Amino acid sequence: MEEAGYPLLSLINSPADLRKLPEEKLLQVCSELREFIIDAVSCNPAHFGASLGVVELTVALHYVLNTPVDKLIWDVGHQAYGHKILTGRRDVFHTNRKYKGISGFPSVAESEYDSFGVGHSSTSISAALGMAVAYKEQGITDRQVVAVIGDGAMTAGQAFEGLNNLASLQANVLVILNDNNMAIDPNIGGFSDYLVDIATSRTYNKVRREVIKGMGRLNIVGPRSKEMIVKINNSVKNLLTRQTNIFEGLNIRYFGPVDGHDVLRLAGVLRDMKHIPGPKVLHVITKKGKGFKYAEENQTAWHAPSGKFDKHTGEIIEESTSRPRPPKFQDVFGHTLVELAKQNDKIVGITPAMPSGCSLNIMMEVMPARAFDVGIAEQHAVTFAAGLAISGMIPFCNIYSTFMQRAFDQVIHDVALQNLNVVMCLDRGGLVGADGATHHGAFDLAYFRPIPNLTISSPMDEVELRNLMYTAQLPDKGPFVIRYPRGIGSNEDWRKPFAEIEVGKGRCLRKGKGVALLTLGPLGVKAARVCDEFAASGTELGHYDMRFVKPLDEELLHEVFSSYHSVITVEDGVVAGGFGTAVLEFMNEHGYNCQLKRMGIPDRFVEHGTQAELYKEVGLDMEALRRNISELLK
Ligand SMILES: Cc1ncc(C[n+]2csc(CCOP(=O)(O)OP(=O)(O)O)c2C)c(N)n1
Ligand SMILES: CC(=O)[C@@H](O)[C@H](O)COP(=O)(O)O
Ligand SMILES: [Mg+2]
Repeated sequence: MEEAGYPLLSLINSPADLRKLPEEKLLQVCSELREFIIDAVSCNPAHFGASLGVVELTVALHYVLNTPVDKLIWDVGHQAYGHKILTGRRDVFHTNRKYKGISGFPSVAESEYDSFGVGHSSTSISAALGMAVAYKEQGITDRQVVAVIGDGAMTAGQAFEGLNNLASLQANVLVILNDNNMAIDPNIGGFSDYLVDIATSRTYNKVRREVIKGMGRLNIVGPRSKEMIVKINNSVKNLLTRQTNIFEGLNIRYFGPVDGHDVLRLAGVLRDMKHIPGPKVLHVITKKGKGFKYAEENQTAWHAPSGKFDKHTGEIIEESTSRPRPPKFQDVFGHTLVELAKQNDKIVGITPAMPSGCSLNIMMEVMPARAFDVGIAEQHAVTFAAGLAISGMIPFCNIYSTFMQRAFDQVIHDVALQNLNVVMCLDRGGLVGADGATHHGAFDLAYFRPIPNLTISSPMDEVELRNLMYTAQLPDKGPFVIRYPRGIGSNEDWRKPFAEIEVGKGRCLRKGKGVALLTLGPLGVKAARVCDEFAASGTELGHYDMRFVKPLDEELLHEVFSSYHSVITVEDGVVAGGFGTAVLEFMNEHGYNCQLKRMGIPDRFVEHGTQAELYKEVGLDMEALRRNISELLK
């Protein structure tokens, strides 16, 4: 990218440089920053619309606050590209989300300006409150703590828990509610409606008009009338906001709504607010995708465009492939759920704010009354599903593996303990790629395995996904986890007739001698290819697609441990406590004396990159399989 295209931005290497500029220059900074983000994301696909929407807010915040002494916490962090670019990372921004490059989210390891690590939503108010209280305890009084939270993130329970505690502690925290009336998909729910309501101030404006009209009729508008109207007006406003504004009702001062694209106004308001102690909310209205026509018009698609794009036409530049590609796992889920729901009217679908991400939008389109987007509310989604199941429905609750971490207790307490037939589809199992450490679905197999009553499965391909979904909705199946990865599978011909899979039964893909591979999930496809290679050079390996972590197919395991001297387990989850560990426990318990090699994600956080780069890094690629097999064959 040409620095020449950003004459002013290229002079800003830290917020201190920004603060030296006269205020009127902020308009140019915003315009160049927006252009820079568009240029960068057009050739390095990433999150997009959210950062464009907060360009002015970002500039105003860094202009007015004394960052990094003052603390700025971006909720989720997918909107923080402008923040990164202004805080010394402009020159490396082309490495955003790339292997060994900078992270797509704020990260304390990356910059002193990133006050708190984020990626999962709705943590900012709690973190800001913790910081403000810590400073107070330590007698530090000269520091502003600011949380920027979106209207979508505001729908989550944790955001309300933070507000509730903020109200009682009356700490010095500014919460900026960045309201663009969108999550990834349209933001829904009572709170979202409420924000629209206070942003347009229907009630307040109506009463205000009535009062002024009434005063005219009573002829009280005389000398000093202007002053009096203002006074009455203010007291009506106070009364109404106190009664109708949720934040004021909590004893948190509410300011706004203000135009989030007026950088000069924002800077002025923020400057004033610095002098107001205690908890306060500034309600800022922005447009997601602001300044890029295509993103403004189709905000969901441009939340994170699916590829590089032409910034003039908005056209996504697709990678050319010579042969048809298999579908994404998420789409197989979406279409299959509709097929099943047509056959079984008890089936409903649930997503916590990821309808297009998990493809529940397919069902929402075809049978809207039976598909629920419940907002960013994973805990609620699971207990809501439990309520549906206990009352006779069969909910398919689809949650990204990483976000399901939030609902661990609900799975135990509300679903498993009551042995309810909730089907929990965990999308994005395994390493997800560019989102990195906050988003990998690495822990699910290990964190679910100790929970009684759960069936835990992972399909090797799309056909198995369909058949597991079919099986899970059959009578008396109890809580059923089906966990699958981000991206495309291996099977173009996936729309096969449904077949029940016996719970806890794996399948033998090939018999061999010496070494057997036990795979769980999609890595089985790579393992099958490696087995073909060995077979081509005369070595027959055993390969078993185990399908279930729980219950384990003990019959098959007895057969394997009595037939091979070495066994390799392969999974795209953490080794500690996962599938391989379950097999190890089985082997020890039954006194088998085989060599066992467990391949999985190691005990450390894995960063970002392409899925291929990351699987190679952690030793879960075909090369690592070949190496381990050869070692054991010696
Ligand atoms: C716990 C959790 N659930 C889901 C997500 C996925 N997610 C990322 S951004 C987003 C929408 C956030 O909406 P909002 O806070 O309004 O930000 P905007 O994109 O509109 O700026 C969602 C659902 C997440 N990051 N964390
Ligand atoms: C910021 C966030 O949490 C989401 O936007 C996430 O990056 C979506 O991931 P997928 O691209 O896998 O749907
Ligand atoms: Mg939003």
